[in-house]
Amino acid sequence: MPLDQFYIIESTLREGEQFVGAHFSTEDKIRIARALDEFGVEYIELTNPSASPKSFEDCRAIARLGLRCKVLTHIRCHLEDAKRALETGVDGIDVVIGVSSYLRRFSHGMSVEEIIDRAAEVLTFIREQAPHIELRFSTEDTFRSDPADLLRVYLAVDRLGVVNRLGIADTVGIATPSQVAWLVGTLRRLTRADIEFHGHNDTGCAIANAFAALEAGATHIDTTVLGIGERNGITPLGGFIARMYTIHRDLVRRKYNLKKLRELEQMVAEMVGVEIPFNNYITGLAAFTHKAGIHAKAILNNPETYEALDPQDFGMTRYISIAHRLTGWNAVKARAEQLGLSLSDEQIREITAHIKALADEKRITLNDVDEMLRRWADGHREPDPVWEARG
Ligand SMILES: CC(=O)SCCNC(=O)CCNC(=O)[C@H](O)C(C)(C)COP(=O)(O)OP(=O)(O)OC[C@H]1O[C@@H](n2cnc3c(N)ncnc32)[C@H](O)[C@@H]1OP(=O)(O)O
Ligand SMILES: O=C(O)CCC(=O)C(=O)O
Ligand SMILES: [Zn+2]
Repeated sequence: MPLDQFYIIESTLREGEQFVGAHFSTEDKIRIARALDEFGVEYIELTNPSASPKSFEDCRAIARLGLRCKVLTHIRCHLEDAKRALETGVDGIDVVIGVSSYLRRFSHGMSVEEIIDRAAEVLTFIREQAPHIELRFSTEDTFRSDPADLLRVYLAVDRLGVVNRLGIADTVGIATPSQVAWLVGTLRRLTRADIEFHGHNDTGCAIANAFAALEAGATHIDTTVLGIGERNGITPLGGFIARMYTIHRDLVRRKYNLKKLRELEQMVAEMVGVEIPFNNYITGLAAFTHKAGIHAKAILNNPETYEALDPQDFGMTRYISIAHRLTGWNAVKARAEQLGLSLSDEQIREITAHIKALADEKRITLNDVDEMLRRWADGHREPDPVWEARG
C-alpha cells in the first residue's frame, strides 16, 4: 500500500467540542475553521446542528465561509437530524449509529434489523434530497461490536449505493493496530466505499491505529488539534502529521502548511484552557532538544542522526542543552565557537570536566557555562574539578 492517498477529516469543531474544556464561541469556531483551512486539511467536521440553535447557526455560517476544505457535519442516524443538517448547506454529512450490544441496549435501543432499516431510511433520504453531498455512514463502538452484526450492517448500507464512505470508530480506545487492519482489510474486500477511521486514545494507540488503518486501505483519518475530544481524545493532528511526514515527507510538505501547526495548536490550547504538553509531537518544548553528549556530537555533525523530523519544516528550532553532567566536549566546543572564543581542544576537554563536576554539585545554567568559557578564554583557570580533586 503506497499510503500516498489520504485525507484528514479535522474534527476539532465536532469531536473537539466534546472536550471538557471546550466552549467555542461563534468567533472561535470561525477562527479555528479558517486556521484549519489555511493549514490545508481536506475536511472539517462540525457538531450536529440539532445540538442547539447556536450549533445550527454556526454550522450554516461556516458552510458559507467559502473555505477550500469541505465542510461536513455529524449527525445521529435520525431523520430530523438529517433534515436540519441539509438546511445548513454543508458539503457532506457524517451519519453514525452504534451496533455494539452496549449501544443497542443502553443508548438507542435498536436491534440490528432496526439499525439497518433506519440507516436505509436516513441515508436514502439524504441522497434523494442532496444528490451531490458527500455522505458517510459509520458505526459507533465498532471494535466492541459482533463482527457478524457489523458486516450485516455495512454490507446492507453499501448495497444501497448511496454512501461515499464507511466509517469505523474505536469509540472507547481499545482497538489494536492489527484489529484495525483486519477490519479495514475486510471492508475493503467486501465493499466499494472509501473508508474512514476514528480512533480514541484511551490506551495510547490512536496514531498507530490510524496508521494501521491507512496501511490496510483506509482513505480518511479523523483528527483534532492536540487530540482534544471526549475523555482524553482522539488522534492528534500534529502527531498524525509527524507519523505521515516520516513516510511521505515531500507529499506532507506539499499538502499541508506545516509552519502553521504551532500557532494553530497555541490558539486552540488557549481557547480550551490547556497548556501544550512538553512532549507534544513537533511543537512540544522538548521535541527538538538534545541533551546527552553522544547525541549532541552527532547532531552537530548531521542533525538527521537523531532527528526524524526537520524542525525547520515546522518553523521550529533545534536546541542543544549543554549545562549538565551528561554533556560532552564536542558540544562545549561548539558553544565556545558560537561565542567566538578561542580555546584549544585540550582546554575544552578540561572545561567539560569542570562543567560535569559543577553540575554534580548543583543545577547549572547555560549562563554558568558561558561564564566559565569566557573566564578560560581570558586566561583564568578553574580550581581542579571536585571529582578530580577527590581523585
Ligand atoms: C461517540 C460520539 O461522540 S457520537 C456524537 C456525540 N455528539 C453529540 O451527542 C452531539 C451533542 N448532543 C446533543 O446535543 C444531544 O444529545 C442531542 C441533541 C443529539 C439529542 O438530545 P436529546 O434529544 O435531549 O437526547 P439525549 O441526548 O438525552 O439522548 C440521546 C437520544 O438519541 C438517541 N440516539 C443515540 N445515538 C443515536 C444514533 N446514533 N442514532 C439515532 N439515535 C440515537 C438515544 O436513543 C436518545 O434518544 P431518546 O430521546 O429517545 O432517549
Ligand atoms: O462518527 C464516527 O465515526 C465517530 C463518532 C465518535 O466520535 C466515536 O465513536 O467516538
Ligand atoms: Zn469520538
